[in-house]
Amino acid sequence: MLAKQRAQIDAIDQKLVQLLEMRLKVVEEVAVIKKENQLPIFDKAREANLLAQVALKVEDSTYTGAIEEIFQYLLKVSKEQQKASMEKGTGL
Ligand SMILES: O=C(O)C(=O)C[C@]1(C(=O)O)C=C[C@@H](O)C=C1
Repeated sequence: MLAKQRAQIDAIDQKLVQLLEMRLKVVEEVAVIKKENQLPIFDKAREANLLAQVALKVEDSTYTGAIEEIFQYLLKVSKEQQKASMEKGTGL
């Protein structure tokens, strides 16, 4: 009954995982640069701009709120990841 849709979800999730891994790797590069230059992890202006750009990219406005929420959570996790990677201090 749900097999087709679940197969679609699994295929999408696989792509999402790849993209999230790619994003987290870049975010860790940012953490290294921020640490070297003693910059704060949180950049309020960048986040506001990123969220505004994301909202503009959503094609079906039904999903704008949900996608914004996901990106807000992504930014939260991103900052936690940067903090953890800075504390570990392994660099790249
Ligand atoms: O662009 C930055 O300065 C980042 O640190 C990356 C990132 C993000 O995940 O997109 C994370 C934290 C900042 O508050 C803003 C953006």
